[in-house]
Amino acid sequence: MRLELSEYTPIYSGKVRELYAVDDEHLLLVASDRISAYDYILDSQIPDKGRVLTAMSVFFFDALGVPNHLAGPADDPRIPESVLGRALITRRLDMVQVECVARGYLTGSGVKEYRTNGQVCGVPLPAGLVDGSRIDPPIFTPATKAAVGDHDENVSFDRVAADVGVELASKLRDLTLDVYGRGADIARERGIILADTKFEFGLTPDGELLLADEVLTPDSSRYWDAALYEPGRAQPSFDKQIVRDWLTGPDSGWSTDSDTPPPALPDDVVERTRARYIEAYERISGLKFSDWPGGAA
Ligand SMILES: Nc1ncnc(-c2cnn(Cc3cccc(F)c3)c2)c1Cl
Repeated sequence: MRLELSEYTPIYSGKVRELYAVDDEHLLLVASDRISAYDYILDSQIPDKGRVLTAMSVFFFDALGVPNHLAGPADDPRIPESVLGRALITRRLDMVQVECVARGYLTGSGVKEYRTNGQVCGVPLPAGLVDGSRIDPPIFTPATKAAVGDHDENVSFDRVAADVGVELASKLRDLTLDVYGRGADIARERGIILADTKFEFGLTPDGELLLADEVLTPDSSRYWDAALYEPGRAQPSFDKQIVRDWLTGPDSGWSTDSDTPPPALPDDVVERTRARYIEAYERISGLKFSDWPGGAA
């Protein structure tokens, strides 16, 4: 008999995820169906988004074989029925306070920083790069976690080394670039560009470094359709562009310079976005989403 979610102690609530204590050594990491756009959490939810992103993390944890925080299967008996398929039992770790970002393409805060001084996080890049340019080999561009509602601050490797020690900083960089590189290779073979990603790591009581949090999901990474890739402009998001285009299009009655929150999404925008998440998962994993636990009872 599964416990109810209310029987676990909530310890953190993020924009689209929650964290609960299961016992002293284990957590329940819950992914919601909430979606954010233009720094707003939208009123509309995307059915099955939480389950798809959970399935993607589990696929990559398994496929990449990196020591990680998972402490049970997707149908672990400790997972409440109400969140089955969009929650995982994990080991409770001492989280390293570094946002470990890998970039294989120049965009977002990276292209902004590059335009000011030709480098990102202290890493010099070739001249003449544009938004969307490939960065090969990929670079480690860490950030410090921002306060709620703020954007993370890009920092140099030397700053990370000063904060956590050069040995741990070097391990974080090497693991980040290795896991991103192999994940991006898997995605690229299936026509999807993983432009960049953010990992979080944690330490076990005996000092083992484990990959934690979510891994290579569209919420922690930028997913682009390789068929539409064209450096020199902002690339369309594989999963969020339908929402972004409707919100900034003529039918929403809203724009990014509105000082009101975005309106609810039409049903067809919700459904097409749900389909994009499922498509990304099925193309990358080669698995059927219908085989994943939980879903319509
Ligand atoms: N294995 C772990 N041990 C200790 N702490 C964490 C941890 C803390 N914070 N986060 C980010 C987050 C993940 C999900 C839902 C949220 F609300 C927030 C993850 C983890 Cl994953």
